[in-house]
Amino acid sequence: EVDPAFIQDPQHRPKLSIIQAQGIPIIDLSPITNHTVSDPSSIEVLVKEIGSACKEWGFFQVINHGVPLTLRQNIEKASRLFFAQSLEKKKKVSRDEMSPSGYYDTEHTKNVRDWKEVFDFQVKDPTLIPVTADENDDRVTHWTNQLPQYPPHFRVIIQEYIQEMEKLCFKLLELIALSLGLEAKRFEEFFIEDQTSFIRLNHYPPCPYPHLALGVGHHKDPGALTILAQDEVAGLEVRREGDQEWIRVKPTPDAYIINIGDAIQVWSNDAYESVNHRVVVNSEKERFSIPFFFFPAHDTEVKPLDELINEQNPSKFRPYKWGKFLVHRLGSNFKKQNEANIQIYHYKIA
Ligand SMILES: O=C(O)CCC(=O)C(=O)O
Ligand SMILES: [Fe+2]
Repeated sequence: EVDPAFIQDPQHRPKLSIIQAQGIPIIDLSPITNHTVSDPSSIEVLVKEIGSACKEWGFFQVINHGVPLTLRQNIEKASRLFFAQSLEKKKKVSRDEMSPSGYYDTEHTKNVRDWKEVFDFQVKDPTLIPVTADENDDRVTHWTNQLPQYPPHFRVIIQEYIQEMEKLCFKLLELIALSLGLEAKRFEEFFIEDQTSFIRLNHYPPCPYPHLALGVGHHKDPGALTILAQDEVAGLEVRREGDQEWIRVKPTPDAYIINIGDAIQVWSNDAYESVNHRVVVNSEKERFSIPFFFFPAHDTEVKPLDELINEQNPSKFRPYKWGKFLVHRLGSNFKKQNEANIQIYHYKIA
């Protein structure tokens, strides 16, 4: 029996034939990670590559990124061990509306249930966050992490990996800033003292009706950057500019998939766009992925940067407080709602 909560509207159901196309660009980060190569001209070339990838796709993969492979293998193994436990064990660290980090298997994207189970872990423990999405409510609360008993050393494994993700995010933000003609460290202030970033372990079990359901429904990531580790089972699809086709991202061993989120779109005043993506499931193989969501501090005011607006190119967005946006968004993850959830186009200046 097909559970109707998972069924996508007909226009969102995936075609199971895969489009073989020139995929998202693969970018070699050795000019910034290998100190014997770092001459200024190779960095300039790299900045140009990043700029074009952000403009044309909003997505790219990186190799020679400097993240030790063992740390990735450790977290991938821990993720498999965690999800292989009984539902009862996993539910001991269930997240809820009050403490949204932990285990969850009923997330909704665009009000349809996703065919997946997740475990979320905040980078900052505690993470400061507004109590409500109401702009007039100044109260701040905090989220704390839940730690499963199993597998052993879970905290250390996650924390070692998170440190590397943060380092890579700061490097990528520098390259993105340079590609927009900004000072390299222009974005740092939004993250350096505080942030709301988190890491997610995703498990997509085999699905008996992959033509009707999705692992994650189409969406754009709301923050600054996402660094995704996907395993060898493909499923991530990116909406291509122009013809709007869904393009499958072919797994590249030890590469990371990077995509820019809504906050960069707003900061860049639409120079770069946050791109729609989704996850297709299949009836035979389970799939694991690990996104790291790089999110600014809750009190960050997100608005087009002064350097990027002028009379010819006025600001395209009204400012919004990141934490309020996030809390508003979160409400819609927990239940099917009648209204569509908040998106950055709601802040667009017509
Ligand atoms: O699992 C994936 O490949 C991507 C997941 C994703 O887009 C998300 O969790 O935001
Ligand atoms: Fe995503």
